[in-house]
Amino acid sequence: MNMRDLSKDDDFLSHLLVEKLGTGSVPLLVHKMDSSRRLPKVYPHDLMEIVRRLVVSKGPLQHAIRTAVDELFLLAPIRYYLQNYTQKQINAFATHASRYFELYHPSGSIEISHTSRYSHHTGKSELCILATRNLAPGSVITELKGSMANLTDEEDRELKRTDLRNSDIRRDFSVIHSKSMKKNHLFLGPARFVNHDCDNNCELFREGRYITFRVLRPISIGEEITAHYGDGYFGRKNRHCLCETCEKKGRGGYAPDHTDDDIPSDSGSSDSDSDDSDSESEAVSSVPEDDALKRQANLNERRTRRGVYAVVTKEEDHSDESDDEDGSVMPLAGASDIPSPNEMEMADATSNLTSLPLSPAASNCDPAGPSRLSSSVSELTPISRSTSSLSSLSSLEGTSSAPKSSSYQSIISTRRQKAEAEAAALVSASTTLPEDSLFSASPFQPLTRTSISVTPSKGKGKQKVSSRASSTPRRSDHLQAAENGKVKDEDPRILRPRQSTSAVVFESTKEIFAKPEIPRGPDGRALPICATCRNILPVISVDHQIVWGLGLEKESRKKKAKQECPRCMRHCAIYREPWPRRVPLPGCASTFNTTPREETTPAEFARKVTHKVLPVLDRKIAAVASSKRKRSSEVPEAEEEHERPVKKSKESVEHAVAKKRVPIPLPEGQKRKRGRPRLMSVPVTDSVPAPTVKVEDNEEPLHPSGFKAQGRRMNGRFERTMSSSPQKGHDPDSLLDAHAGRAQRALEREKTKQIMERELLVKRGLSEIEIEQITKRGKWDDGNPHGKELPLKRVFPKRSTCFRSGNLFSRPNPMSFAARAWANPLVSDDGSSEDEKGPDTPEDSQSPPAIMEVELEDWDRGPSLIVTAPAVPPAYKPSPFSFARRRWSSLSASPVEDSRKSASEAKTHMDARPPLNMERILGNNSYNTTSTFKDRPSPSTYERWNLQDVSSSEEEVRAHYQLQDTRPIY
Ligand SMILES: C[S@@+](CC[C@H](N)C(=O)[O-])C[C@H]1O[C@@H](n2cnc3c(N)ncnc32)[C@H](O)[C@@H]1O
Repeated sequence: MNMRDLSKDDDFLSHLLVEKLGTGSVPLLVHKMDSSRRLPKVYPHDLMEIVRRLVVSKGPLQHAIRTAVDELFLLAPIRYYLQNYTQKQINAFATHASRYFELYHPSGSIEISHTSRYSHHTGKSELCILATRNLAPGSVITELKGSMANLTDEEDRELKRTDLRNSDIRRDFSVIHSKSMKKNHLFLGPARFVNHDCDNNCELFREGRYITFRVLRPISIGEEITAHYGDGYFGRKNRHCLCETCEKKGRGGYAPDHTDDDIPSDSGSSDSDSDDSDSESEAVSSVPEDDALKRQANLNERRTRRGVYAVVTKEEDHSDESDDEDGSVMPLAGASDIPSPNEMEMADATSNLTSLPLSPAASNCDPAGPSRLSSSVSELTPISRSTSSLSSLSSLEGTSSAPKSSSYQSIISTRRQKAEAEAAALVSASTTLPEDSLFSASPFQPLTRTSISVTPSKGKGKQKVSSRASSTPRRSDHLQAAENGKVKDEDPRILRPRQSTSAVVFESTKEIFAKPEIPRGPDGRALPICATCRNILPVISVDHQIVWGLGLEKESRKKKAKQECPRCMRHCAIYREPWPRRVPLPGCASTFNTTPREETTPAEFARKVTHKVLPVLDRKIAAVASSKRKRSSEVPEAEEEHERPVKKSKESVEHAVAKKRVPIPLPEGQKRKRGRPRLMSVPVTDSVPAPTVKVEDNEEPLHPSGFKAQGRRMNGRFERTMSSSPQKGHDPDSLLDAHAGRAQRALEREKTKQIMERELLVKRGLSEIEIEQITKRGKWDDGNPHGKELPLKRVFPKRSTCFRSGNLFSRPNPMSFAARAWANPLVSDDGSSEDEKGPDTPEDSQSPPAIMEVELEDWDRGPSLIVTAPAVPPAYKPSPFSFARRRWSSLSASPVEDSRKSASEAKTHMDARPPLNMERILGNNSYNTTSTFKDRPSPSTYERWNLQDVSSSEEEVRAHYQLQDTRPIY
């Protein structure tokens, strides 16, 4: 893997996991990538979802990060990107990704944000690292990791060439230079976004396998993490440095006598300039001043040299010999190519740093949540830089206090004016630049906004003082200046104002928030501030194009009051908590609600989403989706059912109970965290709309008094109820209405049966009178005031189930057979209506309709076994033997048994065929004892089908993601 690939990976990841995590169209962090690199498009939403799941995951940090990486690898564009990668390269990519993900974990203490400090030179908003909690000296910012990759000689040369030729390409690299080897190393990972400050608050050091950072002096929330690149990094004596310290002290790029002329063209050769970076003497000797002076820069192209970040001595530098995960990336795993303190102004990495205790300051004072910062103040002693830093800090404090605020004017603006319109009226704007002009004219001018940050007014003691030496101007400066009758001067850069808050000073922060001082521009107009962090809203530009923040002053007051800065927007989108909080306050329920990877049920929110769970989750999602589809397709049917009587099913009962339970209302805008919505049992008021219930509402229950009063027969079936007896004066109409659907169906069935019977009798050659006589017997005309035809009783065979027992084929006693058959009209003791009105028994529901839904055209399929014999008893009473013979002969009218049967009888036999729709379900199996239960899918078969469905959906998911291909190996 070459330098470009490595850098490309890192850029891609920072692009994905830093810039892309924007909100809507707002480019939260604008770090322009090399446009020549074509990278697959990843949807920010997908990334955001992964990060959000990471944020809420309850498991150990490493597990959460691994899950996030796994999920990242499931994204199609990422798979596409990695398609030609070897497993090693994939692993390296995963390692890089994990470093970026780690930043978002609630236990983290930093965030990557944008800075426009250098924008007036570069035309771009660069990135920086900000503290999200107060950091105590000695703390190790464990998540701020970096690694180094070796460069081949050719790559090194190429880097130098591109450094000279193409600033865009060069910009994509951050390198650490080995002084002795005169060789660059690629610096990768989030650590590369640490900017330089001459009074740095952190130092680079090695901890185990990684380069990381240790806090040198107290850092407040929102303050930028800075390191020291070297004394000669930005030219001799860093005279082109644009850090805040230089700004405050009026030196470096802010020196009154500073001219653009002596700005080196961004250190054409990284190493030549970097050679001077260790110590001033070395720097002077290694970088001839003349050389630097000779490099005249186009102002717009001028860049401070990027990336030459540290210099490694020969003794220390074994990086080329060391191995790393992928053979080319060296994550400094025990690497010794970290510069020594004396050469690199870096701490001597000691192994005991890895087991440093938690920073008390960090752990006890941060509203952002639990910290995993390591800290040890005692470990500060060996840090050469720290001593100087701290000493310089105290001197700095003396010089950078309030009265100095007047010297805290941007010299850069003067330089800009010199470069662009020296003679223009804007010259005076170096101190009082009218706001309007700042947002017009040159592409740089709109970047101008007063930079004022908030500092707690009290309660910080020393910390307050020391934090004043941090890299950005603070609001207290502004306030003090205001007290002195001066408003802080305009700074034609977008300085990212910081807010210093902590748990300790949270109250005071609230106080500040309670009575906010509205920062004003030189023209007296209020500058737009972030509704959350109260910092002045930045103006973000990419390639000299303002992409965010313009015209906010002109917004309505209401809108302005709600406007957040991009950083706070992103923070809220990720954590669902106002910046800088990453976890809910103790005692407060989190309003966080992760969005699942796909649509899932609320219950699934409650579960921890791990990479192991994902396939299961997917399967469930698929199952839910398919059942939803099914349900939606069944809607018309359900509506149809409205007309039918519906049994009070368990489900509907549950539904009725659920009706009485309403979700606890949440405050507006809040979302319940996870899991099922909590329900409370409260009486449903009229105002609460009752959930739509299928049919029960206006339907009389089948047995309002329940089944208790209803007797049972020996066989377990229900006795006829009194209420159901029409003889007792009950209006059958009302009964029929009450059970309209069911009774209707029964009537229809019986009617069909009668018609068929009639046809049968006609075909048998009976006269109309005979038929009439026969059918009359079947009529339930006694005591029926409406003369309605009530269902005929099925008499023979009593139930279709008897076929299963084999009784039919065992040829019973003809006498008893005939007696049973004839008994119908005569022995109808229990009233034929009972079956229709009584409760459904399982038997009932299982019984196929006797004679119904027979479609004549279906007859041509040939006869099949009779399921139900004609319910109409014979009009005459033949001898039991002949009757039985006739019956048996008709029953045996299968093609096998009786080929002599007449076609008409065969048609009758077809009556017993299952309805067509049933056939469709069963395939064209006749509904007979042999085929039905052989071919009909058993419940277990259905289960199998379902399982197959599920597994196929899982397969689909697997196929979709090609899971096995690009899994990182940890
Ligand atoms: C290692 S990178 C730091 C991250 C960088 N801001 C980015 O967005 O990639 C070093 C680059 O940051 C900028 N930079 C950092 N500190 C600076 C300083 N004190 N003065 C001028 N430029 C600085 C320069 O452009 C430099 O090349």
